Amino acid sequence: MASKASSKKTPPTLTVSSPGLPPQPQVNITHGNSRISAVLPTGESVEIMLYGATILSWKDTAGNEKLWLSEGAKLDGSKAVRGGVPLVFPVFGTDASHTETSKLPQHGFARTTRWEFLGKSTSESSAVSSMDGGDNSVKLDFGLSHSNLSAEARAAWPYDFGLIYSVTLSRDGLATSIVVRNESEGESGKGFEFQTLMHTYLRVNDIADVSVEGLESSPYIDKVAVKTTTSPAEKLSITSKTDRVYTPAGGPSKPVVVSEAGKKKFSIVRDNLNEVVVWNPWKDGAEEIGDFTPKTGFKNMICVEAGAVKGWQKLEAGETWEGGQIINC
Ligand SMILES: O=P(O)(O)OC[C@H]1O[C@H](O)[C@H](O)[C@@H](O)[C@@H]1O
Repeated sequence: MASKASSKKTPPTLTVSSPGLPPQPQVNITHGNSRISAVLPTGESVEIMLYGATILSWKDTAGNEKLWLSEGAKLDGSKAVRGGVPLVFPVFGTDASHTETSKLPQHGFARTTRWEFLGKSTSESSAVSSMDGGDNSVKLDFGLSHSNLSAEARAAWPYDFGLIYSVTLSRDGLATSIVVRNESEGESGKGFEFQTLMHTYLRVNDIADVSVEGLESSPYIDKVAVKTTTSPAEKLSITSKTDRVYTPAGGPSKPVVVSEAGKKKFSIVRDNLNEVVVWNPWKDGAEEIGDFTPKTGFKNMICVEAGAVKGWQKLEAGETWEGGQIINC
């Protein structure tokens, strides 16, 4: 607002130096066009590698890292990234009995293919957001289609598909969503089946102090004990190698909350992703994974992975499916 002109001898006071624009999120393309980073005016940041559209880092306003990334993770596009948020598509694990995906590597090709950066969009700047630091969210879109795949992956999964993966950084959280489209058309169009999952490695200080709420009294597949069972009514603590596929009884909109020493650290709400995989390789598992370093790193991570991985999502020619998660701190 402009200051009212003063009369007589009172010296003028400058109340507005320049109208200016409210601060905007900064988006940069770095590492020889292979990574995208975004920083909000308030300091929160995210970094994504085009290889796999893998989120490598997510930091809060104070610069605290929220994701666990192995020190031994390969970041040169030679291997799926060990840590951050790799994206699983079109198969979770491997499934020899599912003919369509049986030739694909573990967790499919999305995490090992270079995606295209489609661009950014920022939230509308309101009077309130400009007062407290400008636009308060930025959305980064990434695309992958049949034509981006290696000849090998194309041969192993010969379907005409399009994926749009969106990563939205806001002041209080990180949202990821995926749109899957069957791009084939008409009578010659082929339907396909897929699974997908956001393989989120959350960073914790000490797994011994971690509890997970929201998975109580829910059916799950225990991949360690190799059995299907139902969880107890209590919160989950991790005390040994854990690899479970839960279908939370409360449904996707009931938050899965990761707490440390009794304090809420992450809250995950899902949309159209009915399963939650909880994974920690523990000491022996970490020893067996070459790019998992330091080997004591299992104490500092827990994977809580939102996905659609039980059964298959089927898309006929021209059809679209969408799912996503929002992680709040
Ligand atoms: O080693 P990766 O292929 O990245 O898989 C890492 C882990 O992913 C998921 O959490 C699966 O449930 C685990 O069985 C698997 O070990």
